Amino acid sequence: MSVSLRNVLISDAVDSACLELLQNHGINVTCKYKLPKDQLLQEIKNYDGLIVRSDTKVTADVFAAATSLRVVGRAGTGVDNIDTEAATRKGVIVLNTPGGNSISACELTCALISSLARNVAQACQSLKEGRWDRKIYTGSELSGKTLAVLGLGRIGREVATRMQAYGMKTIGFDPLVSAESAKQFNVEKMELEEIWPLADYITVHTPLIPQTRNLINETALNKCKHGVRIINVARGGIIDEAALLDALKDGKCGGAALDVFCEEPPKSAITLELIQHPAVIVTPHLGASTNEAQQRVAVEIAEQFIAIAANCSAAERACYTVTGVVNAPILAAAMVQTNTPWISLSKEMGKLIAKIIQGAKLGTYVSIKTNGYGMENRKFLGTAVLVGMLTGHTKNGLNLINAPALAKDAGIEVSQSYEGNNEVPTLTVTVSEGKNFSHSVQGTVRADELPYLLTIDDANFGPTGVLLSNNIHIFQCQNCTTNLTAIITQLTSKGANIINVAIATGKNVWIAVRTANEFTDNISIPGIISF
Ligand SMILES: NC(=O)C1=CN([C@@H]2O[C@H](COP(=O)(O)OP(=O)(O)OC[C@H]3O[C@@H](n4cnc5c(N)ncnc54)[C@H](O)[C@@H]3O)[C@@H](O)[C@H]2O)C=CC1
Ligand SMILES: O=C(O)C(=O)COP(=O)(O)O
Repeated sequence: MSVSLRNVLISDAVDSACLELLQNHGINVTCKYKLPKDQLLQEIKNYDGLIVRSDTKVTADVFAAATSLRVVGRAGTGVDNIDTEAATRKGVIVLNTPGGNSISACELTCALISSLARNVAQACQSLKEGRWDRKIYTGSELSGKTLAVLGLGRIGREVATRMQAYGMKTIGFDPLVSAESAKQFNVEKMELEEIWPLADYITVHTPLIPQTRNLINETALNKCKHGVRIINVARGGIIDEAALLDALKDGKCGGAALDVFCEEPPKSAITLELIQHPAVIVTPHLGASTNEAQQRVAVEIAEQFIAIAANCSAAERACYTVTGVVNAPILAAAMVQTNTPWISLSKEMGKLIAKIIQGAKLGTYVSIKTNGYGMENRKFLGTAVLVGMLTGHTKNGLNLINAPALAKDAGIEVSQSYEGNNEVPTLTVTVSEGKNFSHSVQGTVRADELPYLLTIDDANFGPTGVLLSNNIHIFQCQNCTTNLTAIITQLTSKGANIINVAIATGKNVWIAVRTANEFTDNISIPGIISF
């Protein structure tokens, strides 16, 4: 899948490597940083691509105001500043650069852990202010202490392995990482309730999602060791700032290192008090701020834009891959060449079945079945079927990204399944509405990589099937012979150049006529339905 990307706005301080790479591929780039919200809402109308870091908040009203926006790129990891649900509904792709800044975020975390242990920041400040306070800044060794890592993804595991070199015991929690795989990087996986009383240091490396908001809260802090130290280089909001401040005040928490805050730059009284607390060391969201990480994420986001830019040549696009699709798993599948004809088939089948049932009616139930060798991992074809079904029935902007959401809005219920018992790979779409009707179409992609229609309802077009192309015209009638003559006579009299006729007989007779020329005139013959 590719989209038009002619004008791109970069609204945060992304390394100039991004701008250069895009411009070298003929994409116009405008850099406007720190745009006030009302200006962004105006400005966004002029662009089909937007690139941000964490400063720009790409909220639902930005998507509502955007008339031609197709892609939002995050030159970084966390996408909590982008309303990905609003993006999906609008059919806008969200991309990020996972991994591009992991090492930098990890190294800052490790620096903060050791600074906490040895009061580096406080001692530095004291000496700069003219004091020679050796005694009050006595620290503690990291060796032999227990570090709990919450979130064992890219950054969490890098932090764990580096802190093991200091002699720390590493334990951790992540709902998606098994004990066996945690063991491979020497982290003992435990439940949170086991972790709280054991940890000397707790560092968080999860995304900010509903499940991780206030992960470290008053209840958790009360279960921790006296003097526990907390580090957050992930996202403000994962730690309850008010609870942390209280725990610091009564000594339950012995120190905290924070790179990120609930609001950035911080304004609330609680956050400001937290920042000023003598046992707290802070940095202004610097986790990804290294030359190396910024260069990497800038290049990675530009490369992904080029990989999907329809206005770049196929050869240019083929140089790069899309590695960070956040909101549209189908996009990655659609980029694989062998899937392309199947996606075309699915769209054509969706269009045809929508015509047969005269539009995607509210409450329609759609069952999509893939069958045969190689079809087990092609569940994404269901989305392409929905694009076909909804074509012409929804407002503008229908695509592979928002089709499931728009289908849901239209009351269409979708089920998908795979059956492995057929040698020929096929896709079957059945649409039913209670007892009112049930229709189905089945198709395949042949070795020529073209889509073919095999059956409509109980009528079979034979093993060859009918090539589904723009110039195929389908008719339904009760009997074949007289109707076929009437159809051919009328088509020819209206200028259609017929090259092929296929007939499938079941409860009804289905006639598929292929013309050499594009032919859009209505055919009106009593007793014959034309699709
Ligand atoms: N301060 C900074 O400048 C930077 C901050 N970050 C932040 O760090 C976060 C982590 O980044 P990566 O490691 O690259 O992400 P990742 O996606 O590789 O790892 C996140 C891990 O958190 C786990 N997780 C999800 N819910 C959890 C829960 N309830 N409890 C425990 N673990 C849970 C996931 O299963 C996953 O393994 C990002 O989401 C981003 O917000 C990333 C880069 C720079
Ligand atoms: O990549 C991330 O998740 C970060 O937090 C980095 O944010 P930044 O790009 O430095 O504003």
